Amino acid sequence: MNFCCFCFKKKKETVPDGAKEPEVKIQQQDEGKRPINIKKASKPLNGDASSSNGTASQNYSFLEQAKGVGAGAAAQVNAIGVGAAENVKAIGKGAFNLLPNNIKGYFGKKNDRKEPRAVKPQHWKEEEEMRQKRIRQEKEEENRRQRDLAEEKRKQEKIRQEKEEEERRKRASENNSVGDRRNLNGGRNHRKFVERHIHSNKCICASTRSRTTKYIHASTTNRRNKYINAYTRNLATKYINARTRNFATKYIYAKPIFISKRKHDQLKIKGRTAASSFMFLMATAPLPLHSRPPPDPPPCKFPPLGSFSPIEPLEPPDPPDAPALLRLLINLSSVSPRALAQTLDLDFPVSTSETRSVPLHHSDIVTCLCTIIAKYVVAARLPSPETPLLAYISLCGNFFPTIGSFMIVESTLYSAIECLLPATSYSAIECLFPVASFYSAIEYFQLGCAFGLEDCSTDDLFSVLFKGSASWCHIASAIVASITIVISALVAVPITSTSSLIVFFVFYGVIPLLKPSIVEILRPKLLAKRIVSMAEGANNGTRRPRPNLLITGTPGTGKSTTASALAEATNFRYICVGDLVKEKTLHDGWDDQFECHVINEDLVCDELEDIMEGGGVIVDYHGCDFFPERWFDRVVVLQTENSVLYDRLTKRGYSGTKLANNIECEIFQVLLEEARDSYQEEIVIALQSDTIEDISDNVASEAMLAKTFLQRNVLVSRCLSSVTSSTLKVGDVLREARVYSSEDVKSYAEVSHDWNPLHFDQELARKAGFENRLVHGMLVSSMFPRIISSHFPGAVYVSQTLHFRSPVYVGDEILGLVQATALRETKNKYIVKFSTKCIKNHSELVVLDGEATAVLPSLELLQPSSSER
Ligand SMILES: Nc1ncnc2c1ncn2[C@@H]1O[C@H](COP(=O)(O)OP(=O)(O)O)[C@@H](O)[C@H]1O
Repeated sequence: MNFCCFCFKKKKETVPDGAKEPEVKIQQQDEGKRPINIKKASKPLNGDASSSNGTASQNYSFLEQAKGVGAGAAAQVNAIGVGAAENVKAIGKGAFNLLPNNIKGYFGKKNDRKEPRAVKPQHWKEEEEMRQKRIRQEKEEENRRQRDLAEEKRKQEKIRQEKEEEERRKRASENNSVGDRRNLNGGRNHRKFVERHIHSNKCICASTRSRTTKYIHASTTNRRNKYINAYTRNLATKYINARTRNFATKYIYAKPIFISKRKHDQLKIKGRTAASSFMFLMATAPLPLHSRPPPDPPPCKFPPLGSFSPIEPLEPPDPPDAPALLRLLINLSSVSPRALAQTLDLDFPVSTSETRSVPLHHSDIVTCLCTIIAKYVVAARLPSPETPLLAYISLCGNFFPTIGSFMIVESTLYSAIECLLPATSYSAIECLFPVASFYSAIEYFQLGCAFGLEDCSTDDLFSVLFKGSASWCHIASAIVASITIVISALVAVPITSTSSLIVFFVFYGVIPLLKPSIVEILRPKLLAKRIVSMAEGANNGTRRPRPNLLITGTPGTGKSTTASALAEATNFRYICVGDLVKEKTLHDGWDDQFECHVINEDLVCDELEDIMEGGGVIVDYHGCDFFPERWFDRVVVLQTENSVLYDRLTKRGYSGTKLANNIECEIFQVLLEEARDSYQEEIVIALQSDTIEDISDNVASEAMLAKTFLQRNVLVSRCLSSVTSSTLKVGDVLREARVYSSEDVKSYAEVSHDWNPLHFDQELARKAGFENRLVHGMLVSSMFPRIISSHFPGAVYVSQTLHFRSPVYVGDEILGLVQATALRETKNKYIVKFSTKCIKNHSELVVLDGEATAVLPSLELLQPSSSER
């Protein structure tokens, strides 16, 4: 409307005086919408003009005055005489368009096109500009509308897709057959693989709340990424893997958040880096980001006691910020004086709920904590997982504060936790420490059982208490562990025997140091067994008469073929986990996408536990990270050249993603890396399996089995010397080393009359394909009866089988190993079977092996002198 008014104003100024009549008409028309008015007005005028030409002269008299005429004016003119038209000097384009065709023709010829523009009245120009502007605006408006529409469509499409995805996930979890499997083919399972790169933030963040996510994998090679942050609050997550090869990465956080102790132990957390500038690795259980106190926890250079940190401390740890910790504890202790009131029998001033605001005296706590922290610092300097238990205890054990002060400190911590619980409303934590039982002095020791054996770990509690600060959590858990250990050592359990040691370890706080597997937590007897073997100085699994082997590798590398052949050659038991899963239904259904069963790892472990204990088992599976580490003495990773593997898998009917995943898995050596991550590197070996010869080489030489067995034997034999027990048991290893000289060879030849030139003529030996003169094989094998008889004088050698696997040259040092594999008592005598082996020059090369049987008059070991060993 404003626009029309503006036009009207301009017209009034420019139309000549004599044109009063049309001016009025224009005014009337402009009051309405202009185009409609024009049409309405033109109809009757048309009629008038066509009915009478006589009006032309009147129009002429008007027009001859006009030098220029606007469109409005022209619109009124329907007929005009030629004479009249001649007098019109110029006509605007708008007016021209409105003229009848015959008149238009005239103007077209007569008028120079440029001329009318030059004389176009000002308001026409402006009107034209306005019109153009309006058109432009309309166009822009239209474009904007289109854009908005498209944007809206996109948004709706996205929402729809998200909804679909959500529904699909829901369906999947309901089905229970999807989204609940581990990475069967070794490649990445993308549904459970949550990865988000935020390059601009120099950070990788991978997190999930989805119940179907089992793996979080956050890795980088990008130099810009300085932080890796991988966390979960999902009980279904079994694996967090945060790693980098990037030298710029300084922080890795890999953590479960508020996960119960049980789940916590099941969860595999790895944070690895190749960065030399690496400063901070946290793989533990702190709070989510939003609950963290500012500032972030300070970089922590040392792995805490019982931590999940896979790295060894590079340098001795810095002392923790003891004064700050003390301040915090003191503040917290005043929150819940009730707990301290329960310790009234101790010589310690406390406030009650009535005198809550009265400050407490904390000098005892301070003294006590300072000492404990000092002990903790010393203990933390020891390599983390291998911290000798007894050494740790003795470190704390020479600390003699009053028991009362210990209890006060512990009460302080727990009461602080208890007071904070309602605010946190985490049900898993809330149910752990019933307040009533907490205050009872008798229950106090039951509370001790909570260390590691309840469903929620103290780490979780400390996470709440210290708001996710890793450093504080570690310090606090170390303090509580120290307190518990020392209290127990002083008052609770006198350690007089192995069994009381077990009770002590299991129930009083050393659990975090043992890092028990979930199976061990659920079955404390297993843990107890392990503790016994540790206490006796033996290594895990060394009590097994025969080794267990794991054959792993990408599908198609020849695991089944190799493992079954090896089992045949060694008389070991062959277990194909894939078949076992199907046979015993140890799975959670079928995964359509990956066309395989969703393996239930817990069920598989339970099924195998007892079998593995006996030893002599070869397990075949295309994964290795969920088996307990102690099960295996040897882990063989088979590898195959990519093109060969491609052919084998295509023959097997693999295609598309499945094929690509497996090939990729082989290219990136995923299984080898997984094996190295999960087991001691010394027991992991990669073997090529491209050809039939490779298989027979691997099997025939029994390299895998022999090497492992011997390595273990050496270990055990070392342990043996440190054991005070002098009775032979199955699994014990006796050994002897000897260098065979030319004199030895000559002496043997003289006695045996075996003068084969291969033992004396170097040239001939070389021509026959040997490196040097050979030592008689039977001379080497005589080590076995010697070892046995030197430990058991009067032993009767009953049988001996021998396999000469590799030549022994003059000058070689040979280590003979004899391990008891079976033991039977008859008529006050003992029939003992031994596994016998010789290895060469401190390598793992087996030169000779076999089995021996001897009848021993007694099992009492005569310890040979050190020179004999
Ligand atoms: N070293 C090898 N040389 C030639 N063929 C092999 C070799 N290893 C395995 N194969 C063949 O490849 C196929 C897959 O072997 P298999 O033992 O079933 O692998 P996996 O158990 O690792 O899936 C079989 O047909 C087997 O005969």
